Amino acid sequence: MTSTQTTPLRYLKGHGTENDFVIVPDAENEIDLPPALVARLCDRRAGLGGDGVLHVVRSAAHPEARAMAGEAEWFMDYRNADGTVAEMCGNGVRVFARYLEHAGHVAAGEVAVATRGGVKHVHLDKDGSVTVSMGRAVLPEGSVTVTVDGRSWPARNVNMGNPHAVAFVEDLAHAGTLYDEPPYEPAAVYPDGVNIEFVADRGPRHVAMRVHERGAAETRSCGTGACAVAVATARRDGADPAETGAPVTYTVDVLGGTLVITEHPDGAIEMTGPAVIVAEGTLEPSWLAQG
Ligand SMILES: N[C@H](CCC[C@H](N)C(=O)O)C(=O)O
Repeated sequence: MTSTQTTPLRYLKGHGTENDFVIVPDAENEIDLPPALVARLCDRRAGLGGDGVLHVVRSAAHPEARAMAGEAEWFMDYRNADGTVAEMCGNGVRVFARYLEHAGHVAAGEVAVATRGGVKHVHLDKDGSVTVSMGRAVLPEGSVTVTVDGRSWPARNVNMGNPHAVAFVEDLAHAGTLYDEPPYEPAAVYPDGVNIEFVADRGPRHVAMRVHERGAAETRSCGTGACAVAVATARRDGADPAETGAPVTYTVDVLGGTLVITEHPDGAIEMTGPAVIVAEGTLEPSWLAQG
């Protein structure tokens, strides 16, 4: 969206467990989305409000997705609320698939979505839930410590295409306000920043989490974060599917709802949760021109 844009531009709003997004349809990749404009779009007072932007582009029209065009027609060009680019967004890819269905681009309940974290296969179920094949977690060696209000916890380093640090706490209130990013050591472990999750037990194979998201601050939910939490918890519980030979499923309560994560013995991870299109509209040229 260039500041010289003269015609109103279409957008939609959607959310997945209240992780909310501004959706910008742009099949031919003609809309310029500089970080400052993304931040304005995500501003909850002066803009539309959102934890991020889902830029909807045909894979063949985007240099970062062209190689995936044969497998996935559409590319989720994900941007965080601060305008930074992220490799993957789990709640976002469910909402992205829901948008493709809403726009009539998806015939059956299955769709492949190209992302910077690779192609993700998505199933839109008739019951309204959406299941994403999230790929496999990578668990780099080395420990990380996160600190809040003078208390520190060891955190598990889990990569879901994007980086996560997962800390187990007695009570989610111990994560404090999460207004600011909790300090972590050694900082060098995450040269491009990190999403930090705090996890408390709720019962057998049932946890609750809060998250400070890279590029967004505390959000009501983080899909890749919930996967990182399920993977870290399975290792804590001695339920690593690669060792037990059996898939393991965790229910992960987030502030905005519940996600269900299953990890299989081959490492494949599936996430199931809701995805809602809330509204659609047009951006006023005068708002865009404010720059
Ligand atoms: N803030 C994340 C991207 C969004 C992840 C989250 N919204 C999700 O649902 O996975 C990052 O910079 O890696």
